[in-house]
Amino acid sequence: MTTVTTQPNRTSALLPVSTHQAEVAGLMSRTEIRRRRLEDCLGLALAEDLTAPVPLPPFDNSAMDGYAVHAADVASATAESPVTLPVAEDVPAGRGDAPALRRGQAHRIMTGAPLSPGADAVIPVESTDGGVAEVAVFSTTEPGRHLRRAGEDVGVGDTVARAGDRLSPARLGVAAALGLAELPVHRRPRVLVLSTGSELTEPGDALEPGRIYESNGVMLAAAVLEAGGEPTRLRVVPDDVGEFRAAVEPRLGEVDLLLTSGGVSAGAYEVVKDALTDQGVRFHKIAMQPGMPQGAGRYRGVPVVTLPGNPVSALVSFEVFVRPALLAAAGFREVLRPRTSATLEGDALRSPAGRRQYRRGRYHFDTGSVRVLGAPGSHLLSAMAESNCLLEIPSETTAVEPGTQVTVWLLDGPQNNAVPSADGQ
Ligand SMILES: Nc1nc2c(c(=O)[nH]1)N[C@H]1C(S)=C(S)[C@@H](COP(=O)(O)OP(=O)(O)OC[C@H]3O[C@@H](n4cnc5c(N)ncnc54)[C@H](O)[C@@H]3O)O[C@H]1N2
Ligand code: MOO
Repeated sequence: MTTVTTQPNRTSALLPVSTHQAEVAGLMSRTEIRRRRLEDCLGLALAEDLTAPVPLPPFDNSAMDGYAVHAADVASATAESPVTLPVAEDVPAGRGDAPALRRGQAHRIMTGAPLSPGADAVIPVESTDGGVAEVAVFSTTEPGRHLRRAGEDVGVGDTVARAGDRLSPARLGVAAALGLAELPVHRRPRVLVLSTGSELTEPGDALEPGRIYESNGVMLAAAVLEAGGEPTRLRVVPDDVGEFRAAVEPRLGEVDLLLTSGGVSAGAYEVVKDALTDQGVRFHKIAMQPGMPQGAGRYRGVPVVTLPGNPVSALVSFEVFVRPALLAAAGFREVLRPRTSATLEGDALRSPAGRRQYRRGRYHFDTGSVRVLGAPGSHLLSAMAESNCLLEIPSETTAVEPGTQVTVWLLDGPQNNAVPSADGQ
């Protein structure tokens, strides 16, 4: 086993969170732009502003199944004394050659069909006898009623989406409605996700004494995917520098980022630190809890971020350092989680002096309050799994009392608010 042990540096000061954030943010550059078919664009960042080549709707059309009329021709219509008009044309959706509507006539028209020239209103079929040769109209109307005007949704040249917007189902729908088959998007940054630790066993395999199941790999790969990246998970690497290098080096040419977890603190078998120190990666202690030991840099020219192994530390560090950098590299304009101020419920919080603390919690969208879930320990992953937010406690704050305001990062929307709070509400 080739393990080099880095001596702990007892005197090093803790670096501010913002310093490491800037270091990680500066590692990756924006991926290149490609044109991709709409069906392959969901969740990607649009690379250029999208302006409309045509109006939407493209032409005046009917909003209802019924009859196109001149409103003035049915001005006296009532249920008791209907106005009867000859039906001169049938205009289903898709018919583009309907002649002009003459005064005193009606055209039977369907929803979405082009409005016959001259018509100024549509009477819904429910306000008529539904006649085919002639139609009895039971109610009056006014010009413009039940019509959809060309361009009232989008005008030619309007900007319908901006560079850096996430392509949602609705944005893809707009692009398709404008007749676009492809969009310019940024490629997902490719991220190699590697967990280290001789104690780790792949889920599904039998667990031997002293060993635990590997959870960071699948968790971080999922987080990468959610942050616009394309993850590839390597099998766990034991605490052996030779094995680490052998696993990583053949893959470096394929990726935009190497993301490791574990092996970066102060012990005797810190494989990531041992393999990458003096190889372009710098290791620091950050003024943060959890997530104190961190590393970042370039190995053989490839950006590397090394997260601590404790699962909560790994995921919180991902949120604080990696997610914004990855979203920026993937081309997104918005890279930060939504933040808000919430009223702390439950017990007072204690936070270490000189370290920014991130606690896990549940934000209640209806009341604007937040309750902490779980203790600070960075092995307490199930509380994080129940959480929908992080509470950010500034480094100079050592206590937060219930009823006072605290900053929260929203990790999830109210639609996933189904987990009950501690008091059963
Ligand atoms: N003497 C010191 N000890 C520790 C320090 C320190 O400053 N001085 N820092 C502590 C802090 S804070 C953290 S966080 C951890 C980080 O340690 P490493 O990044 O070196 O991670 P490991 O030692 O490899 O693992 C820590 C912990 O997490 C478990 N782990 C690791 N990888 C996974 C995985 N993929 N799936 C599930 N669990 C994993 C591992 O078994 C350990 O229990 O160091 C403290 N120690
Ligand atoms: O910083 Mo460690 O991440 O507290 O557990």
